[in-house]
Amino acid sequence: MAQTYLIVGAGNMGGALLSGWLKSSLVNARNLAIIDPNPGIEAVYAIERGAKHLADFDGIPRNTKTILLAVKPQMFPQMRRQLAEALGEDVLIISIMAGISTQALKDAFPGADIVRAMPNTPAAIGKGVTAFTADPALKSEKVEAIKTLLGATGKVIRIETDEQINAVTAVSGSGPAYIFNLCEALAKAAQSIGLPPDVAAQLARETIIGASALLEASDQSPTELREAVTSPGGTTQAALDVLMADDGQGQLMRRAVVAALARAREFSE
Ligand SMILES: NC(=O)C1=CN([C@@H]2O[C@H](COP(=O)(O)OP(=O)(O)OC[C@H]3O[C@@H](n4cnc5c(N)ncnc54)[C@H](O)[C@@H]3O)[C@@H](O)[C@H]2O)C=CC1
Ligand SMILES: O=C(O)[C@@H]1CCC=N1
Repeated sequence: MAQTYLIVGAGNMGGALLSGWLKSSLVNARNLAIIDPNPGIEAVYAIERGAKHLADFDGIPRNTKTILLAVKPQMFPQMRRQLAEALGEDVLIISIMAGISTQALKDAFPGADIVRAMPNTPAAIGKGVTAFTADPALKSEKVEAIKTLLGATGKVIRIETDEQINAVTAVSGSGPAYIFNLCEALAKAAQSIGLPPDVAAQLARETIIGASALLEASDQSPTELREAVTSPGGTTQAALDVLMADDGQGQLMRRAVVAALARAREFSE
């Protein structure tokens, strides 16, 4: 009998992962169970196609072997005991909750294989990047199965330490928001120098889309691509003198990721 995959919390990220699993046929909707009082659109789609929508942990099928934890980290303390009691043996827990450490997961689910992973929202269109950490002693077949599951939504990178997952969270987990904010800032700046709001928004958006697509398609590094835009003594150089100054974007980005890292660590406490 095929195993059941359980998703606890099927909102933005849980939904993106479950959608990737279904689209890549790694999981059949009939082998999926979802616990979420207010499931997102992807989960509703899966439920319409046969996934079980469970009201509580008591209904978890006995053959549940893989559990994706995708609720907000603040929810975890109040559900961990009940969930652990409802699970059988030999289960794999994949947690994408920001800041909840591998040790906290091990304490909650003794005996389970624990994977702590950090995806990002481009996962929703198969363009995510997910870093994960797992017990170094985990058998290679299990690691490959985990990579396949996480790889259904984009690229996968295995990293060594639990603490590095907090750093990943600050960089690629939260990172899409930094880029969307850059888009907002560019549009606002465009308006401030006289462009109509709709034109400003369109130019900012298409610039980010175009630059990202070029970065993906090109063999050149971001530095080389930047240099290709920058004529010596030209307009780009004038802007980069501001952005690359000591108190410019580099410094601002460092402060941003340090703040995100600190927040992730607070969740671990
Ligand atoms: N949104 C993002 O960019 C990323 C989020 N994460 C992590 O993913 C997790 C989920 O985040 P999002 O998907 O953004 O949040 P979300 O709010 O979209 O999804 C959370 C889901 O949990 C459900 N939920 C609430 N109480 C529940 C309960 N008692 N039992 C089961 N489900 C319950 C909600 O109805 C909701 O659908 C968080 O731990 C976050 O740290 C990780 C990487 C990126
Ligand atoms: O903002 C958050 O806490 C989550 C983790 C990474 C992206 N969103």
